[in-house]
Amino acid sequence: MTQVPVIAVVGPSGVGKDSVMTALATRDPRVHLIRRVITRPEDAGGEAFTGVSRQEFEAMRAAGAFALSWEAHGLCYGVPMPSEVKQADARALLVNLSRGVLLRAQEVFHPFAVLSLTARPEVLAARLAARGREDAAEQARRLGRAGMALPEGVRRVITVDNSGPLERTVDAVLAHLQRESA
Ligand SMILES: Nc1ncnc2c1ncn2[C@@H]1O[C@H](COP(=O)(O)OP(=O)(O)O)[C@@H](O)[C@H]1O
Ligand SMILES: O=P(O)(O)OC[C@H]1O[C@H](OP(=O)(O)OP(=O)(O)O)[C@H](O)[C@@H]1O
Repeated sequence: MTQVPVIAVVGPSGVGKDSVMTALATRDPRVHLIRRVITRPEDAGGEAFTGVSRQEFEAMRAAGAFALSWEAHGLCYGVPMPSEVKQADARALLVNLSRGVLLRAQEVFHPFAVLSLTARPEVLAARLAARGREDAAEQARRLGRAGMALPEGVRRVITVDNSGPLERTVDAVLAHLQRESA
């Protein structure tokens, strides 16, 4: 059970989930990021995450370390239940989730909302190329998932287009958060 709202940030690869989350936490220190456990080398860049081997991941999952876990892009992802410490003085906890686990997430986290980021297809392609974290084949594969819709039944969704400047997106998200908490 969480007391601070958990906001899942979702959207296609390259849409700007990690960038928007980092920018939000920079703009508002009371917006905290939930650190994920991923079977990806920690020097891969991007978000601050805990990199583990598949064996370590399975042991953590079996030991009940994750409030939520899933597989995607050939990787395993785990999200711990935010600690009381993590929630202290926070106004929101952001976590990068797969669109495929949102129905489970809204049963695990309360309160819970979804920030669904969008961007034009050509923008996604350009950003994945510029990021350069995956090779061209993997970028193409990820672009193939871009149109995946959110599952039916997700209750609170805020949709923001991140095709434009990052700071404008951050302004729009914070305006939504203000309205939600008013
Ligand atoms: N609004 C934006 N304007 C310009 N570049 C952006 C914007 N948002 C993200 N980027 C860039 O696009 C790439 C993908 O962003 P990232 O946050 O890694 O996306 P995701 O986590 O959704 O895959 C990164 O190189 C990032 O710097
Ligand atoms: O099922 P989907 O909604 O398509 O999401 C697939 C995966 O992509 C994201 O991870 P990550 O941020 O590691 O990948 P990305 O940077 O390419 O989005 C997200 O957290 C999922 O783990």
